[in-house]
Amino acid sequence: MNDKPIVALDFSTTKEIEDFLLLFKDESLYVKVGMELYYQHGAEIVKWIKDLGHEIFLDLKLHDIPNTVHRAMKGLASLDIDMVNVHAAGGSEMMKAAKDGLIAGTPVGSTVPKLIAVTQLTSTSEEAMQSEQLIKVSLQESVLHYADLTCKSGLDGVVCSAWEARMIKDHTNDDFICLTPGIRPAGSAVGDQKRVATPARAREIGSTFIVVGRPITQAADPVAAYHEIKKQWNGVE
Ligand SMILES: O=C(O)c1cc(=O)[nH]c(=O)n1[C@@H]1O[C@H](COP(=O)(O)O)[C@@H](O)[C@H]1O
Repeated sequence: MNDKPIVALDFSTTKEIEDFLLLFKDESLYVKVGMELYYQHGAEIVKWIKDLGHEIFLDLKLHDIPNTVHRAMKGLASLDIDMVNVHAAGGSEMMKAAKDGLIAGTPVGSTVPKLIAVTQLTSTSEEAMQSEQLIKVSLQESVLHYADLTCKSGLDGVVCSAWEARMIKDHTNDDFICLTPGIRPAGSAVGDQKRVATPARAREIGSTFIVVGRPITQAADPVAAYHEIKKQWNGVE
């Protein structure tokens, strides 16, 4: 497991990002740049955060025809990001195209970013999956199916809820990344998430990375909240 919780930088202005990262000027973070930020500030904000010394998971959840995803990934690979994702529902051919695009776009001598695929979003309940996506198996079966497809397509891991991490690792291998959002310390607001777990529970079940947004970014003291969550995630009493 990675000892740093990934902080979801779900902000829309560069001022908010600057103010937030200034609070952490003495430590290097692993942050997630998602759609909200990237669609407004693009490659420039990625480069700026990287230059501050932070690792970046670029969460754009690509889902399109293989050729388009291949070309998009080729471009994203030049941004010096550490990890990026697609939707497993895009299929095996799309996932392989994403991987090939990343490899093709990574500058010689640089490391190819890790590529993971979303199984079922942590905001999706079993009931919604069955009635809206017309998937008639259980949520666990659907997640496991997508994890299996992702592994066979040659990707590095999946996005899932903490509750599915052990089952996925047992079915694939221990090095297969299970990145788990939907993390909520005891007592914090669940919001739109449906499949949530505490940082400690996520570690016990087998998450490789946890992603935490609002419990840190909306906290009265984000630095204290980050360190408390990091302690719980690392099993430090
Ligand atoms: O790919 C993701 O990062 C992701 C997948 C998923 O299934 N669920 C999920 O919440 N996320 C992201 O993880 C973050 C969770 O934020 P909080 O709910 O505020 O902790 C958000 O930025 C989501 O976009």
